[in-house]
Amino acid sequence: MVTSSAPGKVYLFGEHAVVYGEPAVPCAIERRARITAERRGDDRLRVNATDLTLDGFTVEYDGDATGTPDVDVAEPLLEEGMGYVNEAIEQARDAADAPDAGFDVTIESSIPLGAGLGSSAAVVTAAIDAATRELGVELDAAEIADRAYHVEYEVQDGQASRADTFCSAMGGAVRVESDDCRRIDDVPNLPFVIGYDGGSGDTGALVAGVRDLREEYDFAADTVGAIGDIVRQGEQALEAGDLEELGELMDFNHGLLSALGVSSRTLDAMVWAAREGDALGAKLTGAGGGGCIVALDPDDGTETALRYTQGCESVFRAELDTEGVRVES
Ligand SMILES: Nc1ncnc2c1ncn2[C@@H]1O[C@H](COP(=O)(O)OP(=O)(O)OP(=O)(O)O)[C@@H](O)[C@H]1O
Ligand SMILES: C[C@@](O)(CCO)CC(=O)[O-]
Ligand SMILES: [Mg+2]
Repeated sequence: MVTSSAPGKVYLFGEHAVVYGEPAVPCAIERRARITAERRGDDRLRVNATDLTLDGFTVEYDGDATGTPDVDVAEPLLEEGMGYVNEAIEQARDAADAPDAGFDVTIESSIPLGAGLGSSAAVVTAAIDAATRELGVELDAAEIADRAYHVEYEVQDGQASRADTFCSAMGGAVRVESDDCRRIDDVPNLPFVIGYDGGSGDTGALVAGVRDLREEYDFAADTVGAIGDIVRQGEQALEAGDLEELGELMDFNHGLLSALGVSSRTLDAMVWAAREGDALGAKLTGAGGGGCIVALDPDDGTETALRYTQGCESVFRAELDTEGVRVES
């Protein structure tokens, strides 16, 4: 039996645009998904994911090696919920050359689902690590990142960047531009405050919405390009440790994401509350549609403002997590 964990993330800049080859800077945060994988005597996969509810079901998933579900839940719903874990286990079987390996998998996570904090990437990354180790194979973080990317790519219908999965596998602040993925060293202390509206967005649908806009209007394509410019400027501000400029660029980045249609009423309300609470800057994080915003604020103002904001369900600070995927003792 092996337990591995991997962190979630916030985007300082660049989500969505990164899907079209612009750079992005996600940062791992100290909230993790923990996956325990135990080899079974047969080729079946049983997943116990108590955080995941589908229309009121708590999912206990029973599938054989080909992933055929054996529970009384409509298959599309189950696919949606279990696709990431299923594909991650497929990657582990492939890496260990053990196509018939069965597992009991347990998922525990402190990352809200579908809320822009990279829960899918953390679950996939930790699952690949735990299941391969259980099969006696140790992959390096770069290979786990690569395999996890292919899982997100498959499950999100061919629309995914390497950003979330690379960040979760490596930890720290990273820079991803197409296939070029690297860690950023010597980042200043980033005082992240997160506001969560309790909701979620559909990553696949939101990415598809931006793709359609980009194809329809040149100015939407230009907006995606402008997000890339913000990221390049933001990298210089990060290197200089200039938190004021980082904040200003985050505000700008939120405006452009909003123009691309991926914000929401509560995300906008939380962003404005953070600004009124004297945050250095604030933006939605991840796919959007609902879920979380991230603000930069070394003082209490943003937390206080968000606590009084209608639609904001919880507020918490997040520290940069310099560790990526790891085996738990
Ligand atoms: N604790 C968990 N247990 C089981 N599955 C999980 C868990 N957390 C996440 N998942 C899987 O990840 C999916 C959510 O991924 P999605 O990409 O939509 O959101 P996210 O990764 O949290 O946000 P974003 O991609 O915007 O950062 C869930 O529907 C589920 O399939
Ligand atoms: C919206 C997106 O850019 C980030 C989701 O966390 C999608 C992706 O990069 O795969
Ligand atoms: Mg995701």
